[in-house]
Amino acid sequence: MISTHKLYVAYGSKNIVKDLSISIPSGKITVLIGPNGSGKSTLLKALCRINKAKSGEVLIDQTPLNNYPSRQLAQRLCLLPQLLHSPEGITVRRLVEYGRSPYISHWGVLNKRDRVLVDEAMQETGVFELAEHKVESLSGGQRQRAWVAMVIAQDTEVIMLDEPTTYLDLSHQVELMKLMQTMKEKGKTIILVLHDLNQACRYSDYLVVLNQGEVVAEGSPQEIFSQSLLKQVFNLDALVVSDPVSSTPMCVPL
Ligand SMILES: Nc1ncnc2c1ncn2[C@@H]1O[C@H](COP(=O)(O)OP(=O)(O)OP(=O)(O)O)[C@@H](O)[C@H]1O
Repeated sequence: MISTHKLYVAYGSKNIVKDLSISIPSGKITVLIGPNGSGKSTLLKALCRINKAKSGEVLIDQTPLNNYPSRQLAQRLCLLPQLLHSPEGITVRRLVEYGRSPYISHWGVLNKRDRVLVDEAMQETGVFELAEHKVESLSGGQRQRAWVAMVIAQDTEVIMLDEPTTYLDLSHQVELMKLMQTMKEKGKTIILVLHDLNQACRYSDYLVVLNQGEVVAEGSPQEIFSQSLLKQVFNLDALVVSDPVSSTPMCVPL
């Protein structure tokens, strides 16, 4: 289980994440929501040690993140950040193969299992047909799915994706969220940043609402998602109704 204890993360002298103590439920989908600049990406990066804690700590199974050697950490969790740059000329297959690098001793030497996982990841994300295409030749949505395939191929217990649906059309957004549900059924812990509040409510088991670097609410969408929360956090006047398909809370701006 991944958790934080009185975590502070700062850029320079400015505290971005403040006094944050949360426990992310294992084997579930947790979604971080909050206004622009509320610290969601900063927190995700702290959960995988890209950002260092100023004080407090991040723990995996009660062990401080700092105690894990990098390679071991990369076998347990991975993050797909918002901004992605692939090396020029790289094919989709090669990109997805990078996901296996924490497991192989010499880069480039993949065993049979590595190759199976790479093929499966490309199939699950719908980019198998594009395997030999160059990443830079793909559309934004195809590229995004190729990166997600790399993350799936890494086969970690914890998968973190920062705004993964941004470049995807609605049908591919739904497919990606269903893929996350499949990953959950395989026992993975999923942590996502999403801006679409209705998607967040529909697919999350656990919601964490951030505002100005602090947690203002956490729990299941049914427990915490309300008209007053939307007003308080997003300054949004909206009705909260029941999603006619999933019966989860759904926000309808006024
Ligand atoms: N590398 C950086 N150096 C300095 N300040 C940063 C850096 N990255 C982010 N910030 C600042 O930290 C604050 C939180 O940013 P962060 O990206 O974590 O927010 P967010 O909730 O993910 O926002 P968004 O929804 O817009 O993606 C913002 O004020 C941002 O300007």
